[in-house]
Amino acid sequence: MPRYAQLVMGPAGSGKSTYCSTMVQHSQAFNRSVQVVNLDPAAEHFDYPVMADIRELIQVDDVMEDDSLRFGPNGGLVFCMEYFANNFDWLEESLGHVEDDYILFDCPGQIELYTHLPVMKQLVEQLQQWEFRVCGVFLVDSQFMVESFKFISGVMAALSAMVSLEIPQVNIMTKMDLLSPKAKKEIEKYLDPDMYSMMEDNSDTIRSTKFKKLTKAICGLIDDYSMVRFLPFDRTDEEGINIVLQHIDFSIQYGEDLEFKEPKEVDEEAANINYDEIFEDKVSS
Ligand SMILES: Nc1nc2c(ncn2[C@@H]2O[C@H](COP(=O)(O)OP(=O)(O)OP(=O)(O)O)[C@@H](O)[C@H]2O)c(=O)[nH]1
Ligand SMILES: [Mg+2]
Repeated sequence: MPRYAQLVMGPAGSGKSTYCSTMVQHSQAFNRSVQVVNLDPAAEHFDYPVMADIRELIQVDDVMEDDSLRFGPNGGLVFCMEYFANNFDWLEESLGHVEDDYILFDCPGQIELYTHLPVMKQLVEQLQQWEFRVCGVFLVDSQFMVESFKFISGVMAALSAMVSLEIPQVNIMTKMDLLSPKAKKEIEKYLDPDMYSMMEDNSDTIRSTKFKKLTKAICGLIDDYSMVRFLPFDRTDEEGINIVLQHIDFSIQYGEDLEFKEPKEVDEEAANINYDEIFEDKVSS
């Protein structure tokens, strides 16, 4: 039986940890078990229960305080992730082996992890060996995407993760609830990949016509090959969260091999007594 995983990636502050806790709450409401592993060795705040925490293995602060290493925060994080890649047995032990389990991996926000460092690819290969079907979930903050040249940089980041990891990937624009109605309307065109080549940048910030041409050419290329598409994510919109989850589940075929579970047996006698009491109350009042 396969196991299922989402690798939750994206730039710093894009909403990865919030996405994980939103998904846990959403799944609980549907009686579905989703667990989270924190893979950020510098994490300080997250409000979901963790099944495993990389900080038990290694912490950025310890690496930075080490006199022989002398790393800053970014180098320290890369060191921690390489140490993690050399110690996957820690993860194996922490995950155990439960069939059908569904795990979200809350990754760190250093973009170089998804563009050229090998750690995430090694993690994916390891998870696949443990029979996980893995979907990459790449988050980008919608507030940084309202202008076309910023959008292109988000597209490129998502694309490089997609190309380097070679797994199905769902790209998400987070924090949609923070957008003004005008910005929301503006961003709608970025949610439809067929529209990329039609994009015109009206902002005054770009004066260079060459730059505008380049932006348009890249948009056209992405459009022609339908390579990158974004789904909106508003943590307050249950319907929208469900759509995102359906896309991810579909990409890893979650549910296809699930065994039918008998519904919980109802204690009929207890249920009848309750109905009788309610009925009597209604009649006497
Ligand atoms: N309004 C709103 N705020 C959000 C949303 N998602 C995240 N935030 C806020 O954005 C900030 C960063 O969110 P995190 O979930 O910590 O982002 P992250 O990607 O895990 O950050 P790093 O782990 O530091 O890379 C927090 O203050 C969140 O409350 C959202 O959908 N809506
Ligand atoms: Mg985080």
